[in-house]
Amino acid sequence: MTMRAPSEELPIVFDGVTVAAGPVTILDGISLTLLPGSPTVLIGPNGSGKSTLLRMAMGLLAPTRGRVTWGGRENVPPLKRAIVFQRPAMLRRSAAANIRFALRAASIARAEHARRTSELLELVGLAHLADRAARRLSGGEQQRLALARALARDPAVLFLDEPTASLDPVATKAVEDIIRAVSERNIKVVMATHDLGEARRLAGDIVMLHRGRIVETGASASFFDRPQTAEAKTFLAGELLV
Ligand SMILES: Nc1ncnc2c1ncn2[C@@H]1O[C@H](COP(=O)(O)OP(=O)(O)OP(=O)(O)O)[C@@H](O)[C@H]1O
Repeated sequence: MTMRAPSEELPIVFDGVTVAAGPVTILDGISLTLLPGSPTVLIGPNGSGKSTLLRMAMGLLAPTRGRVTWGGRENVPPLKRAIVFQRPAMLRRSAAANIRFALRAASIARAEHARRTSELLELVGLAHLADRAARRLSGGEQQRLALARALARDPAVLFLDEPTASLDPVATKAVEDIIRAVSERNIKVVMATHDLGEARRLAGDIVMLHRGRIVETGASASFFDRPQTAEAKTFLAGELLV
């Protein structure tokens, strides 16, 4: 994986975006700009709309009202964006073959596959498990393989939905280290978590959601030290935000 030049995918701009499913409003009037730079972390209680926002930013879901643009354009196909879901599905083949599949899907020239596969396995610390059946890997290893697969297309933006939700501290640290390495290579990371410790460790800026609305945004340091809204103060105090 090489250092990326500034991308045409960014900024990603949400302009008055509402998403409704029948009578249920899932996102409500979201205006947000995702800029190049350090990771943007979406936080908020369960059901606040984090996953839905990530899917829209990836381009998997269209707004009911408002619009989303990538580098000033609408309907940009997600060739340079990638997403890792909370419980990624592994193909029934080896770790290396899972990556080769992703390289093929991204139309990477066949001559590149062997080199890219080793590079990606190395990056996520799975080189020694290249031939292991992916479904036999531990939860943490599977999550790292999912990251490698997502990186196969050399994305400019990487969306992560609760990437460490069911992992222990050692596995969590391994995933967080990869996220830092990815971010240092100028890939924009946008991730959802409800782990405040993780948000504090990784975020350059925070977007806090509650009931489908943005309640507060800001640089990570000021958000954690001086939250402005009652909702953010409650959430940071570890009290239940309902
Ligand atoms: N297709 C749908 N139809 C109806 N309701 C939906 C649909 N998709 C999502 N929702 C609801 O929208 C709300 C936001 O969901 P979303 O998954 O985006 O939240 P989240 O913040 O990622 O939550 P979690 O932390 O639990 O993953 C939830 O109440 C969810 O049940």
